[in-house]
Amino acid sequence: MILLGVNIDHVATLRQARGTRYPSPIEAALVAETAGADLITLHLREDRRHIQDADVVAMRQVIKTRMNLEMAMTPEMLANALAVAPEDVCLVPEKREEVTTEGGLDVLGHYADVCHYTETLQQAGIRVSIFIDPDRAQISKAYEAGARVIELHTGAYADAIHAAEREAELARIRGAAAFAAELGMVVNAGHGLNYHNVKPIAAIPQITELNIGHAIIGQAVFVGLDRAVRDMKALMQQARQG
Ligand SMILES: CC(=O)[C@@H](O)[C@H](O)COP(=O)(O)O
Ligand SMILES: NCC(=O)COP(=O)(O)O
Repeated sequence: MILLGVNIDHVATLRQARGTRYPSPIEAALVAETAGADLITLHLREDRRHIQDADVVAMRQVIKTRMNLEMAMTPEMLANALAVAPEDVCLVPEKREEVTTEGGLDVLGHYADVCHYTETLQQAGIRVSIFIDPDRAQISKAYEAGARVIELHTGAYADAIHAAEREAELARIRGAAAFAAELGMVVNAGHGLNYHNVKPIAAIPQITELNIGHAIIGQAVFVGLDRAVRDMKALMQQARQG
C-alpha cells in the first residue's frame, strides 16, 4: 500500500493565468479525493503565483482526507500554517525566479531555521516533513533538527534524459530512502513524477507516499481528473505489488 497525495497547485495556475474564478482547486481536490487521493497537497508560494490564501482556508474546511501544506520558511508562512492547522506541513525552498522547485531544502545551510520551524509547527500538533534531496548528510541533519518525515525530491530522476543518468538517480533515491527508514523516518517522495516514470519510485518499499501534481492535472485535460487520479494510483499499486 502506497499513498497518493494529489497536488492541485496546477489547477490554480490555470485559473491565475486569466484571473478568472475557474477552474477551482477546491473542486479539483474534492474530485481527487473521490477518485482515491489519500491526501491533498498544495503549495502557498510567497509570490502567490497559483494557490491563494483564500484557497488554503476554503480547502481546509472541505477536504475529507489530509491537507499537506507546502511552504517556505518565512514568518508569514508560519503564521498562516498555525492559523490554518493542516495535518502536515512540508518545508520547501523557494526562489522567486524559478519555474518550479528546483531542489531540496538545504538543511545544513539553514539548520537553525529548520529547527525553529519544525519545533514550532510540531508543538502546534502539525506533522512536519522536509522536502530534501536524496543525500545522506541532508537527511541526517533533518533528523537532528527534529523532523521525522522527509519528502525526497525526485526532480533529478524525472528530468534525467539518458538511461544511465536516470538509473544513477534512482539508485540515489533508493539508498536515501533506506537510510532514512533506518533512522526511523517516514519517507515520502515527489516532484516531476508522471505516468511513465512513477513505477520504479513507487516500487521502493520504504516510501510511504508520493505527491504528484503536474502530470495528473495535465492528463486530466484528456481523460478527466477522476480518471487521471485513478490511473496514477493503479500504476503505483501495481509497482508496489511487484
Ligand atoms: C514543492 C513542490 O515540488 C511542489 O510545490 C510542486 O512542484 C508544485 O509547485 P510549483 O509548480 O510551484 O513548483
Ligand atoms: N512535492 C511535490 C509535489 O507536490 C508535486 O510535484 P509535481 O508533480 O507537480 O512536480
